[in-house]
Parts: sequence; C-alpha cells; structure tokens
Amino acid sequence: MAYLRFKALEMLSFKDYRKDNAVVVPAKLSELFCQNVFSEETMRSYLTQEAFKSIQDAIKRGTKIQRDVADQIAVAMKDWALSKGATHYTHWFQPLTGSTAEKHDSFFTPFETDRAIERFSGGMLIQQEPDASSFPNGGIRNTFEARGYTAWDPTSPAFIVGTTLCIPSIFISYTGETLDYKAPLLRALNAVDMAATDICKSYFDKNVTKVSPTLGWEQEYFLVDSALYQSRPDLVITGKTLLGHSPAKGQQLDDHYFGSIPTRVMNFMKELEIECMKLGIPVTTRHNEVAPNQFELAPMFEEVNVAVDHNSLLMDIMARVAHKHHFHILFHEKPFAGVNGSGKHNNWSMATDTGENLLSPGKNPKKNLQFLTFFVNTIKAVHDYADLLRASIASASNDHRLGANEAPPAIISVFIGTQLFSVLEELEKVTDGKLSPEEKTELKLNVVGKIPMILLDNTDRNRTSPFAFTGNKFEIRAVGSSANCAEVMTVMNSIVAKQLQEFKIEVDALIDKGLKKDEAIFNILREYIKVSKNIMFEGDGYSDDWAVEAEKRGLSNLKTTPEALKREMDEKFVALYEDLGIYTHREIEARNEIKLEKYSTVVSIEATVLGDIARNHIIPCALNYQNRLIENVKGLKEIFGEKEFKKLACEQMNMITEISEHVSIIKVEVDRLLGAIITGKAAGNSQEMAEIFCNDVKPLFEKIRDSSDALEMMVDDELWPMTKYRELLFTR
Ligand SMILES: NC(=O)CC[C@H](N)C(=O)O
Repeated sequence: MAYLRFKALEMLSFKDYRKDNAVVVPAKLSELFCQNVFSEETMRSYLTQEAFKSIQDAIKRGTKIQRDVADQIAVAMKDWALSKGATHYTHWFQPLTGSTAEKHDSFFTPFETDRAIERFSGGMLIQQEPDASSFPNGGIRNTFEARGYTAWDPTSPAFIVGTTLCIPSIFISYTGETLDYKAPLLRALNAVDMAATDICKSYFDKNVTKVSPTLGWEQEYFLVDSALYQSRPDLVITGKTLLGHSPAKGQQLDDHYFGSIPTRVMNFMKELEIECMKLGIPVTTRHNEVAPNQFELAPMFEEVNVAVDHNSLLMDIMARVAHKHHFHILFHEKPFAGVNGSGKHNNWSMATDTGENLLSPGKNPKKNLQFLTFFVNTIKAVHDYADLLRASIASASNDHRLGANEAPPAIISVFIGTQLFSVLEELEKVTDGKLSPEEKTELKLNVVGKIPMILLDNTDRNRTSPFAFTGNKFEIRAVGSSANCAEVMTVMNSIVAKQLQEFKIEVDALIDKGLKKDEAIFNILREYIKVSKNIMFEGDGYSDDWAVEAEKRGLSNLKTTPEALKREMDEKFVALYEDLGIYTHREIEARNEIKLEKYSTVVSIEATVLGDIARNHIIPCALNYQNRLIENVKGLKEIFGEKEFKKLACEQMNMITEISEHVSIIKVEVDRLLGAIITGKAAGNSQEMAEIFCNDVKPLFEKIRDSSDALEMMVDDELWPMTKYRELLFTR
C-alpha cells in the first residue's frame, strides 16, 4: 500500500500535465454558445411555423403538444442531431439516486432484410420505457410491477453529448407516482407561477401573465490528482477521507482563496468552459475557493428548471473533463477534515414575463411595495416551513459540513442585513385598519421609499446564515455541493406558492371589508413581520449564544439528518404537498424512506471502509514500525548493556508502548464499529436504523481516526501507506 502512495507521488513528478494538456480557447466563447443545444434558434430553422409555435407555447404556457406536431418535432430533432454526428438518443432523467440516468437507443432501424434507416418518431420523443426496476422507489414498486416510464419535458432543451441526443425527461412509475427530482419540481414551479402571477396581476401590474422562479447556483468542488486519489481507498469508495492528520499548513493563511489559478487546473477549467458553452450552460465565474485545492464555478442565473438540469449535466461533464486532465473531482461536502467543505449555494428569486425581478425594489412606490410583498412573504414561508427546508438539504455528507468553516449551522434563520431589518421594524408599527393620509405619505417616502437606497449600499454579508438576502435574491447557503438543486427548489417554490396563496386570500378579505388595496397589503405584511420576526437573525450563526437564543425563540435545531427527516413527515408538511398537488402521501413516505435508507447505507459503507483500512493498513503498518523500534531497543541493549541502554532507549520504549495503546484502541473500536453496523442493519424500520447509524455507529469513527492520525505522526513516513493530507491538498 505504501508502495502505491509513493508510486502515485512519483508519477506526478514525472508527468507534466500542465504542458501536455494545454487547452486553446477560441477568441470568442460566445460563438460556441448552444452549439450542441436544440435551442430556440435551431428550432426556428428546423421546424415548421406550426411546430415552432406549438413547442414555444408548451415552454412558455405549459400547453400540450399534439401527437402529429410531436412527430414533426422528432424528425427535426433527429435531422439536427444527425447533422451533428449523433447516432443514438436517450431520455435523460434524474432518478432519486442523485446522479443522472440515460439509456441510449439507436436511431438506426433495420427494415426488410438488408436495409436500414435512421428513425425517430413523436412517440419515441414523448415517452420511453426503460426497464428501471433498480432505481430507488421507496417501496412504491415491487419487482413484478417494476415498469417505469420517462416522459419528455419540453421546457428544458434537448442537447447532444458525444454522439447521443439527450432529451430532458421526467421519470414516473407505471402507476403514476413520480420517481425522480424533476416531476415534483415542475409542479412546484407551476404552483408558484400561478400564485405569484395572480398577485402581480391583481395588485401591481395587469400585464404580467407568467412568473418564473430563477436559480443561480454556485458549485464548489475539490480537485485531487488521479494517481493520488487512486491510492486512497476511502476517497475511491466514499468520496471523502476517513483518516488523515492535518497538514502543518491548511487554509490558515487564506492564500489560496481567489489566488492565481494553478496552470493545470486552469487547463481543466478552460476545457470545461468550452464544453459548458456548447451545451448552453452560461458559466461566467471561476475561482480558487478557500480550502487548498478547492475551486468554484458559477453561471448566470436561469429559469429554475433549466438551471437544475444544467447543474446536473455540469456535474457529469466536470467529472469527465477532470479525468482528461488526470484529476478526480470531489463533490463531497466535506472530503477533508479541518478545512472548508463545499456548498452549492442556491440563489433564488422570481421574475415576471414583463422582465422584472420580484425581489428587486423599483423606482416608484408601487414597485417597492411589490418588492416588499414578495420579500416578506418569502420570509414568512421560510418561517412556517423552516424544518421542511432543513430536511431538503439533509444528507449524511452535508451533516459533516454544516456548522463550521463558512457553512451555515443546522438552525434555519434568515439574514436580511441590519438596515432592511429596521425597515421591517418600521412596518411593524403600521396602524391597524385604515391608514391616515399622513401615514401613507410617510410610508411611501421614508419607509418603503428608502429601500432602493438601502440596497444600493447593502454591503452586509453573513457567511454563517443558511438563508441570506443579498440585494435582489435570497441565497440558500445550506445546500451541499453534491446535492441535486431540484430538491431544495421543490421545497422553496412549494412553500412560497402556499404562502402567496394565503396572502392573496387575506388581502382580498380586507379589501372586501372596505380597505384600499395598499392598506390591506400593509396590514397583512405587518402581521407577517410580527409572526416571522423570530426567524430573522443578523449575528454569528456559529456562536453558542445563538443556539441558546434560537431555542428560546422556538426555532428548531435539527443537527442530524435522521432528526431532520423525522420532521419531514409532519402533518403540516404532508398537507402542504397534498394541497398543492406536488406529492401524494405515498410519494412523500417513499421519498422519506429512500433518504433514510440512503443515510444508513452511506454511513454503513463509510464504517466498513474505515474498519478495513484500520485493520488492513494502519495496524499492520504501526506494528511494522513498532518492530523496528523493538529491534533498535534490542540492539542498544546488546551494545550498551543492561544498565546504560535503559536511559538511551527510553524514548523508543515509550513509543513502543504508545503504539501498542493506539493499536489496541483501534482494534477495540473497530470491533465495536462492526458490531454496531450489525445492530443498525437489524433495526425494525428505516428511521430507527438511521438513528442507530447516526448515534451509535458514527461516534466511533472519531476515536479510530484520532488514534490513526496520532500513529501517522509517529510512524516513519516511508512506511505510512495512506497518501497524506499535504500531498492530496497541495499537489496541483
Ligand atoms: N467563501 C464561501 O462562500 C465559502 C462557502 C463554504 N465553502 C460552504 O461550505 O458553503
């Protein structure tokens, strides 16, 4: 094993990947944009006017595409794909495994005995029936009724990867239950569109006919040299290091953050950006992140559904391009202890089809009131459904990240900056019922009217907040780097949709009672601010004081995934989903079950790998070194005799004892660990199982690691089998 470590290090110094993999970027990246996408422009040239209109209506208004038109679209798509060298097509979907799925079918169709053509019809475009019995389904399907089907989602454009035409799709069981991330997301987006459009139209701008939530994600990741990666079984199997002493230098000097990008990484980034451009992923930002060998990439914001697809596609492409540059990409939220983890901050807002951002204040009082309406309703939604939001970002890997190193804690709070907070405090004082003309003027000029100025000067940032307002959008910072954005976006858009529906009903009721529209809105917003105030927090989310204060305020602190997932089945949350038609009761249960099972499985795999490494690599290596020390002590005794050797060999003998102690701790704790895994697996249900893995299995990791890391500091470097943190983190 130590051999593998040194071989990997040697390979590194011999190869000059920096030069070998140099990437030439075309003068204008923009010319590559959407080259491999069945984009609006491509559709215009390939489709008849009728088909073009039909697909545009489906994208913009959700109308159905008739079967004969679908046939025309399929032929056009195929012709375009063939012109780009494609030979196969696939429905590209996002099952609950967390990665994307594809099953390629050839356009090639034989007929008669010796002839063949390329064929693709409307039926094949609209629906595919992969034998998908092995995807997670939470008990929805039995193997004997395992059929599931994928259905084309025309709101996300088709694209070509390699020689395959990929058709973004949703994935549903034969009995109609959703089995993927996208189908519920589309429902949530539709719900928020209806609710927000209704409010815009009725109170602010009758020209609005559609509201589209928008998402701009920021993808953080680590790059590790492929050879070094292969030398660490924990990285290969679990995506994270389970052992490893901190290097003398980590991120203390903050010298990596925004520093000049290493050449080899730059080559990777350039090639990645070229691929992104061709696939229509509008990436614009790249930089070194805080931890050594950690980086980030971010695109322009897009409509949520497309942004979600683009993120999933990107993660796939990143892994492939990294491979070409002899890197392995790590999306795990906490691959290395002691330095920053990786998040995928989701910047969320809502945009109207008249071109306005609803979370951006405008030039006149009406626009500012519109901003306040959506702003306060969002805060109220987060307040009422904080636990659901927490559950949506819960995973075994994100548990390692939350609560330290610039990642938010598990307590959900909202950060809006001190100045906006004081505006809300002013609004809390608005008179109950009708407002006097003076109060209206005061509100217009000095309270609401002040908002644009405040935001111009809004420099507040809080890296410890899970949900932060950043001037014209909310940044959901709690999302982990390996997550599919769809899950948190489904929750976010569902809770806001529900909140906006309630708001409309309450405002209309006051209008019916004789209040003017603005008065009614101010009255309801005042009440919302009062009830949601306890979730607003401007201070340090890491401080112990905040945990105490949050408890006093009645906020949840669901520290672990099993705790968070337990809350997900709360009646209130189930009702929300059922009312909005996002999930049925059975679907919610199934998804909860899948997540709990995944949690236990991940921890169980980590535990087993840790046990293996400890027994097969660490203990033998420690004993090997201990034997050397014993030989040394014996030699000293032989040369110097009984009396003198004790003084000379004193430290070696202490080390021999210390090694034995650590070896013994490792052995005992690994045995306990293996026992705890067996107990966990025998649990009666998924919730119980996840709790055992969380409370009884996971705590043992630390003890084993502590002893192993201590041994790493004692044992001769030449014998140590595991590639060290300093090698993994500082090799570029
Ligand atoms: N500077 C940053 O924004 C760091 C964020 C941090 N990596 C996270 O886990 O979210």
